[in-house]
Amino acid sequence: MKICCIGSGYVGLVAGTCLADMGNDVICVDSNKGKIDNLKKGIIPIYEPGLKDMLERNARVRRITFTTNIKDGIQKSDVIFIGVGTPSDLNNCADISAIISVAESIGKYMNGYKVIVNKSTAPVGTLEKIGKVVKSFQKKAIRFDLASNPEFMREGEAIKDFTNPDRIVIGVQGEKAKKIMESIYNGISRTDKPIMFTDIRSAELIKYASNAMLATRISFMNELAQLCEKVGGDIKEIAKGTGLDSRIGPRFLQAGIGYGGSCFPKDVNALIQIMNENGIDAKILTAVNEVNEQQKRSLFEKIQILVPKMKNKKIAIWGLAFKPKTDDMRDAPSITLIKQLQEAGAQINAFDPEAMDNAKTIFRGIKYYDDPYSAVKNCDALVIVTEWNEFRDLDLKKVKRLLKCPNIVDGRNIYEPKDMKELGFHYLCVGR
Ligand SMILES: NC(=O)C1=CN([C@@H]2O[C@H](COP(=O)(O)OP(=O)(O)OC[C@H]3O[C@@H](n4cnc5c(N)ncnc54)[C@H](O)[C@@H]3O)[C@@H](O)[C@H]2O)C=CC1
Ligand SMILES: O=C(O)[C@H]1O[C@H](OP(=O)(O)OP(=O)(O)OC[C@H]2O[C@@H](n3ccc(=O)[nH]c3=O)[C@H](O)[C@@H]2O)[C@H](O)[C@@H](O)[C@@H]1O
Repeated sequence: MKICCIGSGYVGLVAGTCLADMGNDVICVDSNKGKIDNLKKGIIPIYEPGLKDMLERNARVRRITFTTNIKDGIQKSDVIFIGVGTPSDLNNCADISAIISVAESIGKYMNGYKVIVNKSTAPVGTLEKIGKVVKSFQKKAIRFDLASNPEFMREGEAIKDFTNPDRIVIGVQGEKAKKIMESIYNGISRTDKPIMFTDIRSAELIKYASNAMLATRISFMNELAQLCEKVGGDIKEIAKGTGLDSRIGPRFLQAGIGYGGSCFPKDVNALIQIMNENGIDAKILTAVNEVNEQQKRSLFEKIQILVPKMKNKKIAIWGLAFKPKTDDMRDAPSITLIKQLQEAGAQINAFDPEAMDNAKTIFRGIKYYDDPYSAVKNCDALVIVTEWNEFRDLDLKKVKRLLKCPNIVDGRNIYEPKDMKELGFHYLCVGR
């Protein structure tokens, strides 16, 4: 199949690379010339495990190519995937202007039947808008079909999630487009996990429902963690004990410093706005949001317990990315925390295995270190913000020797409070 992926960010690039690996001819289009120039040279703009190898393998045989020329991408393809960004606008609604601009180009340049597939997360009704825009920009009437194919990949696990998904959801009308979509995903849909074909509006809503449900679980556990801190009980045991109920399941029950990233915060907000626009008071999701904001700020309050006068104190931060195995800093809880610490006059020493280059474009006045030990030297406290695996097995005796004061605030519950006490740390974590 000849496929064009418009938008070569996390979703477009990973999807395009996997689709090429599955044997399709893929053209990745992006309006960012620097990104495309780099991709042509094999320089990948994001850190995503496994992506570089897979991309190189397919680029070598030209099963995947890169261009800024959207006309060329559209005209040479039978199926067009849209994977451009849909960031929050000033009212916290999803800004779909990039999708609309792509739809205009598709209408202008299409030269034969195409299936136009939206993969970007966008409000219910967006696919219909895409259809109208495409039609209105066509010079002569050319048939096309539309599909909504929301993406559920997680950063850090994106290749695995794309090639071995829990489900593939496709909202589509018409047998021809359905067959084409089926043939694209044939290689990865399995009898136990078939493609779920549904109506277009349901597909659009399944995406928001999924992210909002996961965010709700996290906020619920974070609120329970606050209760544990008042009345006792260990939130990790509570997550385990409730997660053992097969109706609940164990995943996405980890209390911490609040969810971040480019999607949960924006998608929860967008769904609240969609509900409001339709006269529904989004009580649950408004609370999910509020608990998350509170949780992001709570780490600073814990640091203050151990370091009451913050001015000119040195605080080490391990982990800046919004979660491990990514260099993505979008809406990372570290941003809220570092802002609070800097406002209180603290100096920050930071280490993250992958996100420091991106962090440098966000923060001012931070010192970055090449390894976790150098970052803690002479610091008044160490704060764990992202649970990179390498932080779990470090020499904590060495960490204690290097710190000026043996204070650790663990926002991700990676250590056992009992062990930390035995090692002589003043250790605060979340809900334990
Ligand atoms: N990041 C993730 O893991 C996931 C993201 N999504 C959704 O997928 C969509 C894309 O997200 P990301 O890939 O993270 O965004 P991104 O910001 O990494 O990539 C978007 C790309 O689109 C390009 N672009 C913007 N306007 C364009 C235009 N008119 N023509 C051509 N290229 C254009 C940008 O230059 C950028 O490279 C969003 O709606 C997001 O909510 C869904 C699932 C997972
Ligand atoms: O729409 C999207 O962009 C994607 O959003 C999330 O993926 P992602 O943002 O990459 O990362 P997650 O692993 O879901 O983590 C999101 C945030 O929740 C936090 N989290 C996660 C799990 C948990 O138990 N507790 C918790 O605090 C993480 O630390 C992180 O800040 C979803 O998991 C994907 O299915 C979806 O495709």
